[in-house]
Amino acid sequence: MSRRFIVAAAQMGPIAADESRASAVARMIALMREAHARGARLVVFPELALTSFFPRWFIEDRAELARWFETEMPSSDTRPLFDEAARLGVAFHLGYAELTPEGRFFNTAILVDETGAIVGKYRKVHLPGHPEHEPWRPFQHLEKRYFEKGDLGFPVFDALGGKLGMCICNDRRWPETWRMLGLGGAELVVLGYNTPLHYPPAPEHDHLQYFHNELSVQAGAYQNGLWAVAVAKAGREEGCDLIGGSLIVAPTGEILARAATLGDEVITATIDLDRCAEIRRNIFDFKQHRRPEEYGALVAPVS
Ligand SMILES: C[C@@H](NC(N)=O)C(=O)O
Repeated sequence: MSRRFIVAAAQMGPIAADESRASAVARMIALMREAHARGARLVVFPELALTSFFPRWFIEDRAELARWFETEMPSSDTRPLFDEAARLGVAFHLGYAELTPEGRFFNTAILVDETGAIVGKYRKVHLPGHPEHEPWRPFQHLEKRYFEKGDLGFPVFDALGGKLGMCICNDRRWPETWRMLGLGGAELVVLGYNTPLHYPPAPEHDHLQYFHNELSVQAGAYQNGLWAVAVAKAGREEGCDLIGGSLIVAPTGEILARAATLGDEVITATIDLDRCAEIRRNIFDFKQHRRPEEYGALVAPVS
């Protein structure tokens, strides 16, 4: 199987609080069809792609909170997306809020292969925001309250003739995420994000949101010699502006495609997994040049 193929980032515009899962899935199917028509073998959707970004609201009632979560995947609402992927023969990545049978809440992403089978799962490790209601903020970011830290590590999966890894939104800002995936052999990392343009604790950095997004993804790709596809849920969602700027990045750190709108938009690029070697056999040849014996502080608990 050729390791050269087209990938698509399927950016999504805002999802209203009262928009149904079925409606979001219908939008995703339209994006998937467009990606397929452009030759894509893999379609990457955003973080929490089925609903509005609910951590912006303080929700006290557990039953009310649970409404935002999926208890099964696929469900009757998401089954049409899996069926369409299998019909078209495209793989996809999807982020959603997961409520397990044991009553645990995670911010989760899955990788679904060309037959519609779930072949990989990741649960977000770096949960941003705050655990308590902070009424001074114009909107909340309560991921630390609503989600448990992911318990699956940073797994890498065999898919599309290569090694695929996943992370979710805030994870992309952490070099440790990319290095763990790189050490696991990932050749392509896919991720979704919901990033508010306004960061209430440091508003002086608001104008840097797009820069920090690109900086993080480009650095992660380059420093580990892998491809990256990063996909936004964008636009003004329930009065909160989310950045767009979905992008596809080469192992050299170069941006090959970038979204131009804040709405539903497909961008594509041809990637070749064999190109990871350009970096991995040279400047970032881990075996030859990495010095883990000097990195003890990286895994020491923060004092
Ligand atoms: C603010 C945070 N959002 C997220 N959904 O993890 C980020 O972009 O890092």
